[in-house]
Amino acid sequence: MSSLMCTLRTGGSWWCSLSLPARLRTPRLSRTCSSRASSDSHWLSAADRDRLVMELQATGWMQVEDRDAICKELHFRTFNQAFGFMSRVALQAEKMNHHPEWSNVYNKVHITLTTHDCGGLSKRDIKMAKFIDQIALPG
Ligand SMILES: C[C@H](O)[C@H](O)[C@H]1CNC2=NC(N)=NC(=O)C2=N1
Repeated sequence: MSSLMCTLRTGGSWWCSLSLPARLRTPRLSRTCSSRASSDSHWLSAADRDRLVMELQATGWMQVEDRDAICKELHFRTFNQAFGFMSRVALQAEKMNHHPEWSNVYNKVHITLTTHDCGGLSKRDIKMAKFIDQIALPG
């Protein structure tokens, strides 16, 4: 959410600052991708990003405030089920060379996805989110 803050400075002049959501603050074209693990093929256009994130929001993913990232909390019946899920995601992360930021408390797993080399969401995050939904959602 953007917010405008103004302060009256000595001498009677106003100083205003506008804070924008992270994804608007880093114009896509100005972002640099390190050559290590990200190539242009992983880039998402703004339109594709918004469409794909909206689709993922339907299965419980949320946009992280102040970061170009998505997150989700998953609940399992037992710790063993949660840990087994994490093991499968870990193998997929190694296979994709794309790793989640995550934490586990008993039967709950909180996951955040973003592409560190690009400083924001890429196709890899979408692919990983869909994999996570595929193995975590019932049916
Ligand atoms: C050197 C290694 O290939 C890179 O650091 C990979 C590893 N896993 C990664 N995971 C995520 N989420 N973002 C990255 O940019 C990333 N880069």
